[in-house]
Amino acid sequence: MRRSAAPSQLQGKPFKKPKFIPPARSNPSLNAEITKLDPDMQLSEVAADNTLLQSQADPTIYSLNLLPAEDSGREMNHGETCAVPAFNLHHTVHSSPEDLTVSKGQEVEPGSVVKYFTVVWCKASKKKHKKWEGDAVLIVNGKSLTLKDLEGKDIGRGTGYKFKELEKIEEGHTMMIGGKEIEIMGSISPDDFSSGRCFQLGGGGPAISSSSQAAKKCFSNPLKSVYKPSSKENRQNSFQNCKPRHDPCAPNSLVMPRPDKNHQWMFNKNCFPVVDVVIDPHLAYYLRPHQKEGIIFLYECVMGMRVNGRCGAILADEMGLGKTLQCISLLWTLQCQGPYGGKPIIKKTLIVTPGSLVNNWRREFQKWLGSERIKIFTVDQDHKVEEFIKSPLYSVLIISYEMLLRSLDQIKNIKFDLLICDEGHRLKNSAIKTTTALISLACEKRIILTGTPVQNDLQEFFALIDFVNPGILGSLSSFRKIYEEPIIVSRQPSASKEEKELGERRAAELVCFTGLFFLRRTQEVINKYLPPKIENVVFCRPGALQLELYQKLLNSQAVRFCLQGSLENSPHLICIGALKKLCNHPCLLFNSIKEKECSSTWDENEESSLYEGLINVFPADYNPLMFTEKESGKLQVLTKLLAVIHELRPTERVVLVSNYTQTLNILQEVCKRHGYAYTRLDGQTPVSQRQQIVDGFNSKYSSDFIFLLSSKAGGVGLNLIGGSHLILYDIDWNPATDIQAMSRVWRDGQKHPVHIYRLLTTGTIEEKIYQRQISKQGLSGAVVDLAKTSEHIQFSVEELKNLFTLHESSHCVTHDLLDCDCAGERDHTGDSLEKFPVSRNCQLGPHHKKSDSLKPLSMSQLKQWKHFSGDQLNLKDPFLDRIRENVSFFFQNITNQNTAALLGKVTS
Ligand SMILES: Nc1ncnc2c1ncn2[C@@H]1O[C@H](COP(=O)(O)OP(=O)(O)OP(=O)(O)O)[C@@H](O)[C@H]1O
Ligand SMILES: [Mg+2]
Repeated sequence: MRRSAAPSQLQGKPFKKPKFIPPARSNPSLNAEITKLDPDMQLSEVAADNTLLQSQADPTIYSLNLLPAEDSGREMNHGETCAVPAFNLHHTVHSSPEDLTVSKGQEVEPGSVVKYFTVVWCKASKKKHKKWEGDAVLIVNGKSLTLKDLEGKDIGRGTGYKFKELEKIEEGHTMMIGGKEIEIMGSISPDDFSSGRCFQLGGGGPAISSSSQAAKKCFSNPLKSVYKPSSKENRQNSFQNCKPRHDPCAPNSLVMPRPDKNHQWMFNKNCFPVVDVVIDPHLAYYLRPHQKEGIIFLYECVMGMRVNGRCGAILADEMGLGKTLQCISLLWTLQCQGPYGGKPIIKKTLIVTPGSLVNNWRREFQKWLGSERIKIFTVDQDHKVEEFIKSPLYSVLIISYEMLLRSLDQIKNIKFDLLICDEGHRLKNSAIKTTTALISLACEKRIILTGTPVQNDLQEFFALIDFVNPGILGSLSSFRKIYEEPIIVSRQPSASKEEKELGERRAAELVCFTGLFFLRRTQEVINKYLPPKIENVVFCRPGALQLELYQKLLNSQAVRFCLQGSLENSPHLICIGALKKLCNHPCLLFNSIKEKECSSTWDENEESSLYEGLINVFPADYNPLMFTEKESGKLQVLTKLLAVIHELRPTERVVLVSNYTQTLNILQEVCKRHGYAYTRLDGQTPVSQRQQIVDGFNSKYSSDFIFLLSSKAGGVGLNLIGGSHLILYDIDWNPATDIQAMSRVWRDGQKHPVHIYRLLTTGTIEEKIYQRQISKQGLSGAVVDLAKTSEHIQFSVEELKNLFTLHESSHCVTHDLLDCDCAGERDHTGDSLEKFPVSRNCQLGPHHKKSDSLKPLSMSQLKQWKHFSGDQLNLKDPFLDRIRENVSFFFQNITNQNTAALLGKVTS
């Protein structure tokens, strides 16, 4: 029987032995292109070249920060480099506990032989000349056969075969399985099966199945915008000017890697001399080492030097590492230089960013390049895209995601050579308009910048990868079967050893491959440039009115209804909202009750059963506008804290964060009452004014003492280094929101030691939310994501019972849960935090060692923080000492060991 037309084998030679072809290179169009360029050059050689490329470069550049789950006993020794595992030709193994063999439901027969084969299949028929319908993978396990298509789906099963028959299986052998006829094409190593590589052998695979335009045309020339065929004369002229723009031999010069022979052969068709691309020394002078590495990484990615013909990258450095400067350096370099004849690589760049950061980008351009070198255009109400189109002056267009949607038609008509999507984790949802709009742009050099972990959800991770390098991971359905499902199954407590190993291998493969164009570094790389950070969790005693109202709320009909068990139509979110308001200040609850009383739906409203009788707890003449600080434990602590900062550090400033506008109103009123100059940024602040407000606060001439910030409205990406004290007045379910806010002040450029205060009301729901943030339960959900709110959280009745319990007698419920031997009675100082592993919820599993400081810390880490009760006398920290009267418990941690010497200054 002859093989006629299995889809994945229509182009290129049919293979006998499977070869490792990473997803990007297994693409028929790539294969065709290479064949066209050099008939003698085989795809496998190109793949080998790419592997080489990978190992040549600086290993640290490949580090992906995909960290182990806390409970994982195993650590794969990935180290810094992540070389693609060598192809293993051993294809027959005896099953043993180590074998990575079967899918769920298949029993491994002791001592039996497990083999894997590539096959072609068609429906069983008596026709002499078969028309093969597709490629598949055959698993022979004992007497059982399983057939999987290249998307990983089971398409046939059979049992009861004779051992003798199965032993004879070899290339060319045909057999029947589950109503399908198959022909064996070759064998596969267990290694190739367990890593998932065998599924990438061409069919149904990358690029072909992706819907995007760019995916269909995946083998692109990263230099094509530059290489217009020139006349001989022009070329000769160019040859004469072929000098590096900056001296590559000057001390501290940063020179980009030269393209290798393969790259030159493919992209330097005009045979221009290869010229060093050198980062402008003006910029190189300021660059931190990790930024230099980052620029080289980005350069290699967009030049197609890492994965042939792919020009996308994701720079996922933690917040504050200077992703903006790295991009500006890249853009400025590519706009002026190139490796072939020195010709520039790009002409126009599009930067898409959240509205509040449009002007931040402008400022950063100005800060690093001044106003003369490069002309940038920012789109706002008064400056439309038309202006950019008409003027030849501008090479960079900066626009918000919202404006992009409105001006999409015009933007599509502009030829951009580089696209940068800042805070690009929003593109993780490929169905939203913003993503489809950006996908529709023809630009192939795409960079996503994000400081938020994106590996926690593999489908979202897939969407981001697919955006920058369309089709590189195949179709979503095959990705799910081959990577996501085994990886998730392997993380379940019930997973078998085989499932665990299979999941780990697939994750390793994915990390390894995506590491070619995904880079994440952690805060630690800039710690040494930053002052110390003193983080405090402050447990504030609730006021008497708060306690009475809290008890009453917990005894309400609405709360009791929530605890009855039926969570459908349960008003638990309303109950949680009311308790959170009460923790911030009773007057907020008072306002809600009054508002509801006035509404026409008061009687039928669930809130009426929650608020019943509450108003009587307030004094008869209660006026929310005349609220007092004493009524709220946290507000009392806050006012004392502001006073002590003002007194002891008169030149320093405070960023005061809440997620609620109404709470910010109260805090603003406190500022007024105490005569503190303040400025405010929340959801209502017009985008055009935001940068001005930020700049004003950061300026050394600013008279503002306090920056009132709604973190949800505009915290992402902001630099608020004018402030060195940050107070989180309320807690969010989502740790990412709080971490984003905290990262605003402890960043490059900060001159003072940074003090962070997280205020929590002792024994209340705020403590529970905090525990949820730091406990495993909090980590296992998809909460580490800015888009997730409490509406996305599923609660069990047990959890609700816990949430709706007040612990009046405890100094700190969180400490009670830590199982700590100090019993909260003494100044307990644990070992250095850095010694303890950080818990992770990355779906990719235990493959990387570096910690990720953006993740909320775990309970066990918290235990290592210094902690003490508020009753303790003589606190060394003068700020804490002043507030301790209203505080039942403190946790404190000081980060940045290398600058801890300054601590004397901090606490003296
Ligand atoms: N090499 C450097 N030297 C001095 N300051 C720097 C350097 N690199 C960056 N900065 C400054 O550090 C601050 C943070 O940089 P940037 O806003 O680019 O961070 P980011 O990585 O984008 O963080 P986020 O994820 O929060 O947006 C900026 O004020 C920037 O100008
Ligand atoms: Mg940024």
